[in-house]
Amino acid sequence: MAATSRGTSPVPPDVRPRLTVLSGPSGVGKSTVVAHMRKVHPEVWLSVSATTRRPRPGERNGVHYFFVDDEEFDKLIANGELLEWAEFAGNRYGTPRRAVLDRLEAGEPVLLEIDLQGARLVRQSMPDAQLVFLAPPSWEELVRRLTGRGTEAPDVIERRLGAARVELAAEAEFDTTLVNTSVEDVARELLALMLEVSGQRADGD
Ligand SMILES: Nc1nc2c(ncn2[C@@H]2O[C@H](COP(=O)(O)OP(=O)(O)O)[C@@H](O)[C@H]2O)c(=O)[nH]1
Ligand SMILES: Nc1ncnc2c1ncn2[C@@H]1O[C@H](COP(=O)(O)OP(=O)(O)O)[C@@H](O)[C@H]1O
Repeated sequence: MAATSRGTSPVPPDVRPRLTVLSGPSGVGKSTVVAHMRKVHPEVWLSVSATTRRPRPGERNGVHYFFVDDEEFDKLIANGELLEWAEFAGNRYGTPRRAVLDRLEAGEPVLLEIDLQGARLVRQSMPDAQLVFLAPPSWEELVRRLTGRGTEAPDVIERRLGAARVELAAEAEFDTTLVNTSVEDVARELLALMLEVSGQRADGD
């Protein structure tokens, strides 16, 4: 008998969707790819991290990050509310656990955009997770992007470039590498990877 679907998940019940983690050096274009994904595929659920970093112009609380102070971040850790967290360039960042698990349990693909330390922690706690490394076309282009963004002071850029060198060396730990030459291409490939591990199929853009 043909089944009529009414509010049922598009994922077959025997396929548990896997979490996808996008990581890569600062300035490679992770936020840009995620922003593009948000615009072109608003149906894709993106985890919103908590951070102690100050908002940049245009960043909205609850959309790009949950901006919290040190005390609030301490509480999130103490209450076990973070799936993982890490300190990056002098600020703390963490993934709210409940929202991610709820989405996965509901059968939806989930994307985390987090740093290398966070990606390693997710791999430990959720070995099923798919780790995607976003690589720059070249080191020179990475320096250009990080400097050109104009959101950080020179000493912060130096710190981030130092971290980027270490992060680039970790590419082999990831399941897949996407080279960020074109934001549109990366977003499309990323979505296809996400749907693949969720038992869904990408039907083009
Ligand atoms: N471990 C971890 N890293 C995060 C989280 N949210 C963001 N990050 C990472 O923190 C780093 C700094 O992020 P941000 O200050 O927004 O700068 P940008 O990504 O370089 O523009 C990036 O590598 C992000 O991927 C999180 O919840 N956990
Ligand atoms: N494919 C691309 N080609 C050219 N510039 C890019 C590309 N992707 C991102 N950028 C630029 O590089 C800079 C850093 O990107 P951003 O998304 O902030 O990086 P990240 O989140 O990885 O630190 C931004 O100025 C952004 O506009």
